[in-house]
Amino acid sequence: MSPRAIVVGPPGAGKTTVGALLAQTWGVGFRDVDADIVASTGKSISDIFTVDGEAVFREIEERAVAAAVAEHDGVVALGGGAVLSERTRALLADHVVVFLGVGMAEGVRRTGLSSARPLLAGVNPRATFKALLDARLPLYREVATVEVSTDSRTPQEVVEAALEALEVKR
Ligand SMILES: Nc1ncnc2c1ncn2[C@@H]1O[C@H](COP(=O)(O)OP(=O)(O)O)[C@@H](O)[C@H]1O
Ligand SMILES: O=C(O)C1=C[C@@H](OP(=O)(O)O)[C@@H](O)[C@H](O)C1
Ligand SMILES: [Mg+2]
Repeated sequence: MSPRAIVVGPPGAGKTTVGALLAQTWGVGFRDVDADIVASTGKSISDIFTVDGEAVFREIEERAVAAAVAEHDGVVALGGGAVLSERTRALLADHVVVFLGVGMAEGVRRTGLSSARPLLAGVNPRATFKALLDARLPLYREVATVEVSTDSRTPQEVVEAALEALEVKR
């Protein structure tokens, strides 16, 4: 059993939104690793970051990704930083991975209204977002089967573009 697709990309790319819509389109289940972590720890993501620290979150996340990929045959959405783990990247190499891209301006706009993303909650979210993109773009591309830009697309249009890109790859 293997997920039909695993969705990666920076915060605000729409992994949770588009992942759920893609699963619905295919008529399969959807699993979001951040939601799994909240359910299994009984804590919010920002509580884990602020109380336990990012390193502890990344350890929990690595295990949660491995469990979701092993157990779920629908669509799995990862958190934006999951690809920082080399072990996770190695795991993703054997799977269909959809990388949703988003530019800095739109990414900041989409995440700006939420305090739920502790990494972007600092004083300069633009600079933080840019640093995050610079560090992670090569990692997203390393694991991606297909790359889909989301900047000027609705979630539904992103799903259609992803389906088309996956069809071309078949
Ligand atoms: N294609 C899109 N266009 C406009 N807004 C979007 C799009 N995709 C997601 N959003 C919005 O951006 C925010 C972040 O989406 P989310 O799915 O949580 O992203 P991620 O899981 O990648 O961090 C949400 O408010 C969502 O409604
Ligand atoms: O980019 C990151 O490091 C993170 C992204 C978040 O998920 P989304 O990408 O779904 O917002 C969440 O896992 C956590 O706040 C850390
Ligand atoms: Mg998400």
